[in-house]
Amino acid sequence: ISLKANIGDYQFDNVLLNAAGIRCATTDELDKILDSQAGGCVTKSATPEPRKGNESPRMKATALGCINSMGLPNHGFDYYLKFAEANQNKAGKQVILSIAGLSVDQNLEMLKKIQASSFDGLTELNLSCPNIKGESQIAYDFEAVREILTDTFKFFKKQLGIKLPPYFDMHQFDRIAEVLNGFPITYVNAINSVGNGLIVNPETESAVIKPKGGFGGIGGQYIKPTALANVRALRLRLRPDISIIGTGGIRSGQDVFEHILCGANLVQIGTQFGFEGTKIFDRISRELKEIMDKKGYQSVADFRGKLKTL
Ligand SMILES: C=Cc1c(C(=O)O)[nH]c(=O)[nH]c1=O
Repeated sequence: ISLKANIGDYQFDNVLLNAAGIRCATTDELDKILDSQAGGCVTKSATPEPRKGNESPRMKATALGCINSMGLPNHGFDYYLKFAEANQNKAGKQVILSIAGLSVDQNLEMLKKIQASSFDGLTELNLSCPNIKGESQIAYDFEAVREILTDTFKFFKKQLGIKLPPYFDMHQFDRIAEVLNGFPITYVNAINSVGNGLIVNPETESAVIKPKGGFGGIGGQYIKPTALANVRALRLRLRPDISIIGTGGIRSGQDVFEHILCGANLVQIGTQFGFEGTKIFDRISRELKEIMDKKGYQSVADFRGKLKTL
């Protein structure tokens, strides 16, 4: 039974990856992921300069997942580009370089540096960070997405993925797919955390994180139905050559199976990876293989996108 998959010309020995932002901000953390059963690693989304991020407490775990308003703490773009250049072309293990500029110019500046660099792997353009004070998630402004991709593909010739926020309306699925189908993107990653949720502690009668009055991105079990719907809706609308990474609510082999059934080529694990560390990749690989064995599937291609309807 094989858990191998590919995105464009990039081979992954395993469909499982970490999600950007979780235990992936330092080279030590990234090396640990590459040394695990994961099919590769994604770097913490980078800004041009290092950032401290929002004030703590800025992340809180709950029984069903987590809330975060990290505020893009990271070591700066050059740190992650250096790591990506040094760790690319490991057979079957891909480094995905994630960027999240605070403005169009910052994104274009980083993409220009990637284009000029020796990094020839996948870049993930994060248009969905919900936690920058005063900023909204770019990908909720469809014309802004069209503009940034028009500017990008005037010079960017390498392979680009787009990290999307969750959408909640059929016309939004239609609109974002119509925009993305106009560009030579390699994949979309659906979804980022569900933005601006609020977790309350009834004992202390207080929010549980400090930034933005307690509003933050929600991850974990709370968001799997929304993640699956976004993977499915985009699969049904995007050009067949655009791959999909499914992210959101993955805790088990069954959750991975569901994401792939909805159309995911690869999956990323955030919240639960944060709780369990890299041993999660062994556990979930085992669970997924058990499910595939029981159902008589040899490879993930046997059931990818084959969700039935009633
Ligand atoms: C890139 C910033 C993000 C952050 C963050 O650094 O606050 N949290 C998320 O849940 N998603 C993001 O995309």
